[in-house]
Amino acid sequence: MGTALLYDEEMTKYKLLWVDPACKIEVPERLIVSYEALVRSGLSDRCISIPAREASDSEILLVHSELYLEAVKKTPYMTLEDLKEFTLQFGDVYFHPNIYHCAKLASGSALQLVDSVMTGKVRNGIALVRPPGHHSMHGAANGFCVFNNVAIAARYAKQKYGVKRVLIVDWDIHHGQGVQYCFEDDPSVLYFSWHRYEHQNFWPNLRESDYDSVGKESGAGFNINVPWNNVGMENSDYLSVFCHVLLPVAYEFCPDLVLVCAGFDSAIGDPEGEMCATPDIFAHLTHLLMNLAGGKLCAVLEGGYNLTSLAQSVCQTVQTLLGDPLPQLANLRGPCKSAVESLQCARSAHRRYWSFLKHAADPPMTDISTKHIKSAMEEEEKTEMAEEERCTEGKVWPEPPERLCPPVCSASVLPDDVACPDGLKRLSSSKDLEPLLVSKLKNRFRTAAVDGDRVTTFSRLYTLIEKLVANEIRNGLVLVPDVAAAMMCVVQDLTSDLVKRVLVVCVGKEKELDYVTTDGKVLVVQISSEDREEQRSKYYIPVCLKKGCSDTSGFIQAVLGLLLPLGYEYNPDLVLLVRMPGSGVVDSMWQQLIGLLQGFAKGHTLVLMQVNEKACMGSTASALLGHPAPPLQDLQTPFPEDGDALERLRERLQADWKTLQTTS
Ligand SMILES: COCC(O)(O)CCCCCNCCCN
Ligand SMILES: [Zn+2]
Repeated sequence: MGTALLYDEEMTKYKLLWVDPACKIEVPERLIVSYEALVRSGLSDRCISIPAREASDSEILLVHSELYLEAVKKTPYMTLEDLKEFTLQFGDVYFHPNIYHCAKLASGSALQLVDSVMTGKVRNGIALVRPPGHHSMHGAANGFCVFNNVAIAARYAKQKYGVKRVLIVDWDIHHGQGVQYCFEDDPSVLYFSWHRYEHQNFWPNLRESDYDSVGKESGAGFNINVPWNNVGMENSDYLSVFCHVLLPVAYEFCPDLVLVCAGFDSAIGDPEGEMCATPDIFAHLTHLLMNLAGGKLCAVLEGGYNLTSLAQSVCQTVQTLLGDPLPQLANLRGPCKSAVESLQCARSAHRRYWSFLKHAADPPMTDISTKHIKSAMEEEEKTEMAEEERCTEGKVWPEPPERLCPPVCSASVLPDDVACPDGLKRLSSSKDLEPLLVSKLKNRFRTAAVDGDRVTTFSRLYTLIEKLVANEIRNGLVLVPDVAAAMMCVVQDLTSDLVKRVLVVCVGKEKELDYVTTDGKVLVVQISSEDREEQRSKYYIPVCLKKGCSDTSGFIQAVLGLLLPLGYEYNPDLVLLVRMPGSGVVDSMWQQLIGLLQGFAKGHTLVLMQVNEKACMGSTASALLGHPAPPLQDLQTPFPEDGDALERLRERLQADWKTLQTTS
């Protein structure tokens, strides 16, 4: 299924008609440059174009009051003076004779997107709209917003499609207080927002934007705020919050639909955000949400004021929605101190509500929420600082790397008598192995003559790896007689001169896996029921699950809170996913793992399975081909000893691996 794109140039036909420094950044060009970038890059042609429509009164009244709607209805007939007068009652927003029309189109576009996804016409999609929505409230416009597009879409999805649980992820750099107010007592809508806060010194300067606003009454636990108390946050900070706060809760919440308040003022160069995360981060943020809700994801544009980073970020988001390979994120260096404080506070505020956060640490000693009483002097100094010093237009960043789709998505190397799963391209050709390599294999297998078909298998395997590295193939599935031996061979012989860093994810207990590396060329993360305390080193990380890999709750917790951060920091060029026989891993969990691992190494994942497990080939192939993994249904509370062990493991490893840091 495809990706929907909603855009209507009518929504560019309103602008600020008077002088207002607070509003001058919200210009029609924001939408124009975003759409034009999609056209120029050829991405718009690959999307399914869905027409915008006006939201009806009853749809708008899902969130807003009649009084407010009736008032806004009058604005098209107002004189300039009346519009100015009308605007004064709201904050940081402006009206225009055509803005009511555009606001209905913006909300209607979000609803069209929900229809397209919920009816299965498309898998996911994005609506490029203005005016944005997440600040507008029941009876008021605010922060450039007139109707709360995403809040209306959430209520609409529940009413029309009986959606039980909606996850709203707000990566805009401002707090969508309008969304928070709408759903704070509603356990069926989980609202997550990070936002520039600076201890309440940044707009909209609300006490309730802090991490301790967790929701009210039955909605307690379903509102997650992560305040950024410093500017300059980078890719590592964003990924840490996703891995250690949002994703564990999102997987436990198990939404039927994901809505994204896709504001790109959280990107580098934006005058509002003043952050340093690069546009390609949105490729990964989107990817990390795409295996939730069976892939049903609707992104709706919110903010974004640097026309260059906005356009690039929109393209990165759309390219991921289309299923293209992800860019490798360069030099991640772990979250900064302030980010760790914020994520620690958010985790501790929510540990009583989410079993996946149960073992989160106490809040940091310096309770950051009381720091907002900053010395007035300090505040004045900052504002006095010359505008150009603070403004981020001077920022430069590299063009996001090209994300080329290999001609072949998924290849397979199988014994001749095993049928190739649909969609996979069987690799049978292979040039003879270099004599050197054959001799390596011989002494590896310590058999006089490495029997014929083993050499054939390994020569095909070697060819497959060469093609992965050459980006001729994205990923591959290999069935071998002995998966442990094959793993050793791949790691020690077949990749040494082809790949710089191999991430080995070993699922299930191993037989003779006594392979520990120290040079960093290989990072082994092993998830099994075996407790290999003694073996642990920086590059060999055994994760022990008391009940083994069949315990999906423990498994996903280890993947989100340990494997993903490690993988991002290690930044491999190849991922080797080894399924040990008898691992007991549940099929949906196996597919989720394959889906999530595609975020690394441009999607170059090599799956090694034992011939006698060929029954799992179908679901493995489906995941390798990029089909969304099935949701992990009714996750139990992870076993306390596992949750505890994971926290201890993270604490022990965080000296070597910064992205594992969850406490300051
Ligand atoms: C949902 O709208 C997108 C948005 O969150 O970006 C709106 C931000 C309003 C920011 C208003 N303060 C401007 C003060 C001057 N620097
Ligand atoms: Zn914003």
